[in-house]
Amino acid sequence: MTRYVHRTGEHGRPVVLLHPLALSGAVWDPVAAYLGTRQRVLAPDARGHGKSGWDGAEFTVADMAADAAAVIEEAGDGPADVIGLSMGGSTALVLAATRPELVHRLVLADATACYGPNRVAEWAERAERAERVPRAQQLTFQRDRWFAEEFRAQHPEEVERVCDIFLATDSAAHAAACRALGALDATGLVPQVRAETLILVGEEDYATPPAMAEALAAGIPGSRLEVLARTRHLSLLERPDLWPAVAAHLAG
Ligand SMILES: O=C(O)CC1=CCC(=O)O1
Repeated sequence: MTRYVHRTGEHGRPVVLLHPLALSGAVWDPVAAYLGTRQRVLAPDARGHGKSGWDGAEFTVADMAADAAAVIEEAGDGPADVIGLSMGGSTALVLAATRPELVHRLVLADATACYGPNRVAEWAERAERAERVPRAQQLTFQRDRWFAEEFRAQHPEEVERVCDIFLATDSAAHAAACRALGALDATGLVPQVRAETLILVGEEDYATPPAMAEALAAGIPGSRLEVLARTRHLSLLERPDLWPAVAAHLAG
């Protein structure tokens, strides 16, 4: 299977950026442009997403974590910093817990170890809709989950950029990723994370609400949690003012 990695920057410790459901590594472009002045940024497309290949077989979050581990190993520079947003955050969590030697500093944004007791049925329904409903008709649902109302009004060009990535995503891969999230229960892995971890969550995030971030913070030794006012689900895109603090966490 081919793996596509968006690359920015040439110097410094690698930082791997793991993207949310039904998007691609391209969603990180503004963040990569910022971090790329300091570090070598690697933003892989998950299986079947963006320009990465996929054999059509079911996959798990652990498989995506193994793919991210391969990106770090191929970079050949020792442990990398890892930033995961939403699905990418769940993937980063599993990676950090199971391959601690590969992860230097960790940022988990709008992420969870487990989507709760009804997760299998809920995500099976999301998977079914991902494949059945034309992508353009899924946009309002996704856009409102991703971005706070104020951000949507003030930054329509950024909202459109992310929506375009969603529209281009393969529906079968989107559905398979939904089932992977439904199957995820990494609760038992949380205390195994050893990397210094910054946890971010939007106060208005109803896809992975603050209680999920609080559970991560309670379980990851020494982690730091920030709950972000007037922010919804794609916090690291909604809040460029956070990027210096993220860079400082990675540099610390
Ligand atoms: O529910 C959504 O669409 C938001 C989301 C959940 C996992 C992810 O990556 O995005």
